[in-house]
Amino acid sequence: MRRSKFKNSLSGKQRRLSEAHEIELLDSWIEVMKPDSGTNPLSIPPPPPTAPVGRILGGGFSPYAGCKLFRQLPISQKTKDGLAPKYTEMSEIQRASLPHSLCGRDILGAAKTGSGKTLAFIIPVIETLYRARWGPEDGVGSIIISPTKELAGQLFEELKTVGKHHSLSAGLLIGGRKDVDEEKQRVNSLNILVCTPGRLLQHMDETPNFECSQLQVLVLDEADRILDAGFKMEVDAIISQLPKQRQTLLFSATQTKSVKDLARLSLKDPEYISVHAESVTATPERLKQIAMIVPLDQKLNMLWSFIKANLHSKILVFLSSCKEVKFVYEAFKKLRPGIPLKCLHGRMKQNVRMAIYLEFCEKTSVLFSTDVASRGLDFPGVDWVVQVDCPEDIPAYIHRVGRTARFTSEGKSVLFLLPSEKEMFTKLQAVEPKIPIQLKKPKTEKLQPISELLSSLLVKYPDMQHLAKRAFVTYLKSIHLQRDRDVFDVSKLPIEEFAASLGLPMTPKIRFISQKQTKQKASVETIHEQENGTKVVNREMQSIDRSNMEIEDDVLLPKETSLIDAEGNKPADLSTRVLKKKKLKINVHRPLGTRVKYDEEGNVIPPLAALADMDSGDGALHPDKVKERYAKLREEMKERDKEDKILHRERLRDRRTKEKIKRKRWREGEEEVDKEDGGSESDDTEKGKHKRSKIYFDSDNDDDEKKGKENVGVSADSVSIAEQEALALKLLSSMHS
Ligand SMILES: Nc1ncnc2c1ncn2[C@@H]1O[C@H](COP(=O)(O)OP(=O)(O)OP(=O)(O)O)[C@@H](O)[C@H]1O
Repeated sequence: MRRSKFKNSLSGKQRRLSEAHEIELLDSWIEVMKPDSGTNPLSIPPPPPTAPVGRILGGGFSPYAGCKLFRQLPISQKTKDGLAPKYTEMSEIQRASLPHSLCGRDILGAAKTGSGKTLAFIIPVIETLYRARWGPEDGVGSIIISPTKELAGQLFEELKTVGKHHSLSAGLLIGGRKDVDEEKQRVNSLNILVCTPGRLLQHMDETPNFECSQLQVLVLDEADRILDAGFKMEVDAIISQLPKQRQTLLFSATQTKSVKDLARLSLKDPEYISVHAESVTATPERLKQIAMIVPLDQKLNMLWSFIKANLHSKILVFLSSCKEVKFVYEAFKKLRPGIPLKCLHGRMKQNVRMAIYLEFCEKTSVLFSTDVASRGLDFPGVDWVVQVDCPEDIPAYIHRVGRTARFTSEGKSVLFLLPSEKEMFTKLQAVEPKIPIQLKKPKTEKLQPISELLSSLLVKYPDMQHLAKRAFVTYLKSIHLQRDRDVFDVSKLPIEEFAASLGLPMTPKIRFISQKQTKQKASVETIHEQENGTKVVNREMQSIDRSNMEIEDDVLLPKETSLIDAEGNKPADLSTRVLKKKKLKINVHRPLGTRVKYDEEGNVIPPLAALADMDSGDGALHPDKVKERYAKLREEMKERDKEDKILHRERLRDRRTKEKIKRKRWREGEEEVDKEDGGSESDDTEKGKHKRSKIYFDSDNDDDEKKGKENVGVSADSVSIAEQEALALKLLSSMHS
């Protein structure tokens, strides 16, 4: 079976990309021939006569530093055959890194987007295992980790192409695939794993006998992303299960130089190869980049007009959240711009994601996407990258625009910036090496407004209204959560206009914005109160109420209005009210059994209120009082602990004594039965009855002494039985009567 699948993969050389998304694990076997007879895989050919021997961009020496063509490299004929005819001449990063990586050195490779970093790690992976004569029985020899499933799929395809003449096996392990159990059975015999961190860890945790103790090469593509906080837990867990003796290759267009990151990977004398460090620009040279200031409420109009003006271009549009992607895709699809539309985001099913990725590779269309498509993906022939929402930082910008102008092709990108995000433009211009981006004025006369069309869509399709609301909220939330406060400030956004631009009849409620504004203004108010007096405070308070009422009407603030009387008398201090809300919040989560205390007015007193330093006026906790309180609590706990222990010991002793007596009585009962064994059958039954009753009643006579106990016990039992029988008879007769 494996053979036939393998034959399929051979013919897969001519297979179209669209078929490739049906990557089944069995298809993933790269198994072609045994190594050529007469070829010693361990021998490295001598360097070509033209190649100067010496040092290249990294620190180490390599005799192959001057090679320009793949065929000049000391690699197997099988790999050369896999590379030809598509790849003949090496790119800069390949020329600079391959001589080192083929010598087994650790590499930290940095080169612009689309410059051919994939081959720079795929070739050494294949060659290392080939030279070591790696076979199925040797297990996992190399792991290539990618941050996204699509990128892992793409790397896997490239690996299949270059390694198709080798007898190595490889598997694609990504989340969202249903055949985990099948994977578990096969993963141990795979030589190369291309995977996402989550799925790899899943196998490490769940697959019996899965081990990577023989690992030779570890590759992190988009290394800075994989090493950042988002994957920290998974990556640390993975690394802890890998042998330290291995080659590690890290590649990215925005490489990490963080010592901390590198220490996590235990790199050994890594070669830092940054081929474009001396370059004038940080982005591809054939990429034209512009930025435009577009108000939030005009973004969709601008995007629509842009698409309408570029109906023959392949366009990749970046938005910040899945919900936005969904809404814009659904709305634009209904408005029919005259070009096929697609969408890609992390909430889609894996097979759909892969199909869309492959379709966009093939067809001229518009793809609306989140940052899931921002790194590594090699869509051929993208004409435009449109960043409707501002990227979170400069590396994110570089990777997004890098989806166009790949390798030797050209491309254009446009970035929409809100007036409040202009700082991002300054930052982009300030980086070294430069990002040649120009600020251009949008041609407003060509703008096609679609807000009204969207409004009628929302009326016609009620589901769309929900989508629009979610898009609205998630966009604002994404801005609210951004780390770079110089660029992103949710309070500067024209929220009502934005809601209207999505076609929403009313501005949805946004709790987190209201709370943020309350907090900000509350602090302003306190300052004014101290510096300027009561009247200023009142005016400020009224303005808070109005501004927040405009945003939403159900959160906290309407209550504030009622606190300001008609004459404008000073209301209760806002900070006190905020504190009251906090108090309530604390009590909601209090542990069961905690006593709630109230003050004279019926307000809940927080548990630590008694410890507050009232003299200072700020309600801060008094450290000495807190210490004292905790010391007292500890003492109390110790006391209770002692009492509990004594009680527990007593109970245990009681139970043991009872059990002992029970056992003893049981033994005695048995002995009696043995003695009386010679009697008639009827007697026996009677005695048996007696014995059972005895055991039952005896348990109450715990304090009886040895001999006397026996007699007393028997007589007591006899009386009890007689009494019981009398009682039963009485009961029966009363029932009959
Ligand atoms: N030596 C080469 N000759 C011709 N084409 C090449 C060569 N190396 C790579 N390519 C092509 O260049 C394109 C970009 O390569 P690749 O995806 O490896 O870039 P990258 O540097 O990894 O980009 P990114 O930083 O976006 O991940 C691919 O289509 C690949 O086939």
